[in-house]
Amino acid sequence: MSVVSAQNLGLTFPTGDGDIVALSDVNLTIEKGDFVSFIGPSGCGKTTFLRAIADLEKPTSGTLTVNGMSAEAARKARAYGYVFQAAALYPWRTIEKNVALPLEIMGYSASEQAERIRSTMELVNLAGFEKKYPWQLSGGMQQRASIARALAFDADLLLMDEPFGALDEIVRDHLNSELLKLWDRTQKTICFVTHSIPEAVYLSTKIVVMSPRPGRVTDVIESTLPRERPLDIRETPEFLEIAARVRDGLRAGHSYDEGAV
Ligand SMILES: Nc1ncnc2c1ncn2[C@@H]1O[C@H](COP(=O)(O)OP(=O)(O)OP(=O)(O)O)[C@@H](O)[C@H]1O
Repeated sequence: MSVVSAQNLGLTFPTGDGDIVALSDVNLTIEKGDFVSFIGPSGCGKTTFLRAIADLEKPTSGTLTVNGMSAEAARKARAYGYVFQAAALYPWRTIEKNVALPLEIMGYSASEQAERIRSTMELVNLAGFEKKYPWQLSGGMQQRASIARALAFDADLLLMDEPFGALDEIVRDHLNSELLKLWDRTQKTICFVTHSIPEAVYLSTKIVVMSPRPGRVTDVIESTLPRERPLDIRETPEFLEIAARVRDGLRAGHSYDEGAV
């Protein structure tokens, strides 16, 4: 059973200035354990697709299933954890209280909460920072805390919307390799939005290249890189070849706009 299956998926936003077609005829299958990156220029519908999986937006045409059920049923079954662009931690809660929030909402007992906080904080290498407040942590650590919060209730699917976009390159490199290790250890399925070609190629088993107006999938690249990926894999011919194919896909999407004012 696929984790995500989209067939002829379309999503249109009605606005005062007319309809905005955010997604058009999207066909995509995501299997268990895949690490899928979505890459494409601003406005091509990456976030909208993630939000549709999360049942935060309703598709206007086609079909979408998550874990074999409707996105709504999957949301109610707590199928996914969601990591936003900004860490979105509550400043008045300590890190452990932020991580505990979904567990509180779901009614976990105090002892279960404590155990899950301990294991997820360890998973994202934040053990020892439980009692700190978000403002006492660096941007990279805050983003790790928001990943811990998304992992706390152990959903099999992790939706990540450009989680490292605001971080400098060194921190981002570090978090990228940590995320790969976490993915390997937990066997989760990850959907990851990014603007960065190297990030997409480094992380993914599958790269979905999208283009705007309307948001379409222009290429789906199955990575040939091994699961184990040291950072210097980015210098290898195989890596550069995949990156070139992503770039070609992005260029092809852009030429679609040529002539448009
Ligand atoms: N709630 C909304 N109402 C109207 N239009 C919307 C809404 N949400 C998104 N859009 C439009 O839908 C299109 C796709 O937006 P989306 O945020 O999915 O793009 P994106 O690829 O994630 O962009 P970015 O890389 O800038 O985050 C854009 O044209 C956007 O303006």
